[in-house]
Amino acid sequence: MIVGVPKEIKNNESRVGMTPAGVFELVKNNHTVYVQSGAGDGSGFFNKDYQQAGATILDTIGQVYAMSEMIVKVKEPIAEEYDLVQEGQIIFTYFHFASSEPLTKAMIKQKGICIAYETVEDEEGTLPLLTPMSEVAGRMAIQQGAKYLEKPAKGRGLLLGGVPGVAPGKVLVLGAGVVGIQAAKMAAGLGAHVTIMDVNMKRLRYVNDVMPPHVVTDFSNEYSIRKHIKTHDLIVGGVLLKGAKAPNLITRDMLKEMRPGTVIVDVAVDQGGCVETTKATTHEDPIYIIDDVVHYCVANMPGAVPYTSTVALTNVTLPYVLKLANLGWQSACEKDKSLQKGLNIIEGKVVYKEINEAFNWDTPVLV
Ligand SMILES: NC(=O)C1=CN([C@@H]2O[C@H](COP(=O)(O)OP(=O)(O)OC[C@H]3O[C@@H](n4cnc5c(N)ncnc54)[C@H](O)[C@@H]3O)[C@@H](O)[C@H]2O)C=CC1
Ligand SMILES: CC(=O)C(=O)O
Ligand SMILES: [Mg+2]
Repeated sequence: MIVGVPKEIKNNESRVGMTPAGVFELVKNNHTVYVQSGAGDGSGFFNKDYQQAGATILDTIGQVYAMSEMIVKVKEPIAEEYDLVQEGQIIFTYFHFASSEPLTKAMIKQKGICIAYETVEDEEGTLPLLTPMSEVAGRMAIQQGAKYLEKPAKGRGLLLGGVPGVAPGKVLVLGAGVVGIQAAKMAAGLGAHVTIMDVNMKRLRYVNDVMPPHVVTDFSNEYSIRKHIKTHDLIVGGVLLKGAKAPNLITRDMLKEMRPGTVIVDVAVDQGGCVETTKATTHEDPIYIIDDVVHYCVANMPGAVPYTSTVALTNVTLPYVLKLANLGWQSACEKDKSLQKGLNIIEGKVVYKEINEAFNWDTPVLV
């Protein structure tokens, strides 16, 4: 198969969909790999590294899309890329369709085979291609939250860990999944008091078992969320309903209940966010303020630490890339039920029901 690796063009996105190690494996399996010039620069992988591994470097993104049967990338195509997608071409990347009707309609129109990293799901129900980026984003949520709690950054002016004689800050984590647990761990490490909420008792039991005593669990419901937001300094949104629009656990009216300078880091922004006032931001302009509450809603948080993120991501995507290249998408998805769950749109047809539900499309949409 001919596999193409374009350069990411989303704001401040320096990850790349394949490392030279991935190129080496594909070439060893008799595949051809085209890499756009400079695609890996931001992650520390240069043209010569890809060439030594057996790739051919192409100058433009247009050439990579036009010459490849499968595109392997990181983020969803942005508007400038929509028309580059070819009929029948496999696009293997994060899509987060439920949060973007324009992207969904564009991919329906282009008739590609859209396989979404974030819905590849193993037998235990975990998401192997989302997990490493959730680990990165969960940890980053506390770094970013701590920074925006500083006064010059518009926060409450509070040091999360406190100092002797001054109590530490309080962190509320919504969702005890991968993002939530990593965030809780980092916050606890700084000495903050942490409350972590979920609707899944198994997750809460696990957290209760493994975390230190200053991390407490609470069952997630509106009543308890309304109570906690009044006293917590940093709120991390880490809920997920697989492939679906995230539920709005914090509604607009609740912002008035928070203290001025409270910071919300809504990591779930890529699935639409779990805060009603969430709208996606970029690393260039990461925050905005509503009712004195700082909102940090960067949809590609791991893009800011590309050295860590590219390697963590490609470690888990490469086995699937190899399967797709060796077998073709139909046979690969028939043989591997985890990969089959990644199929979101096939040649103009949405095949993941949560996407239709997100847009109230009762019947297949015609574009
Ligand atoms: N902004 C960014 O750069 C990034 C965003 N993400 C996003 O972060 C989100 C979370 O991802 P993961 O932690 O991997 O998911 P996960 O599936 O491991 O955890 C989600 C948790 O949310 C819980 N949940 C569902 N409904 C809830 C409710 N009403 N109240 C409280 N908890 C509830 C689930 O029970 C589950 O434990 C996803 O939307 C993911 O795409 C992940 C990586 C990077
Ligand atoms: C998961 C995701 O959206 C990201 O890594 O950017
Ligand atoms: Mg207020």
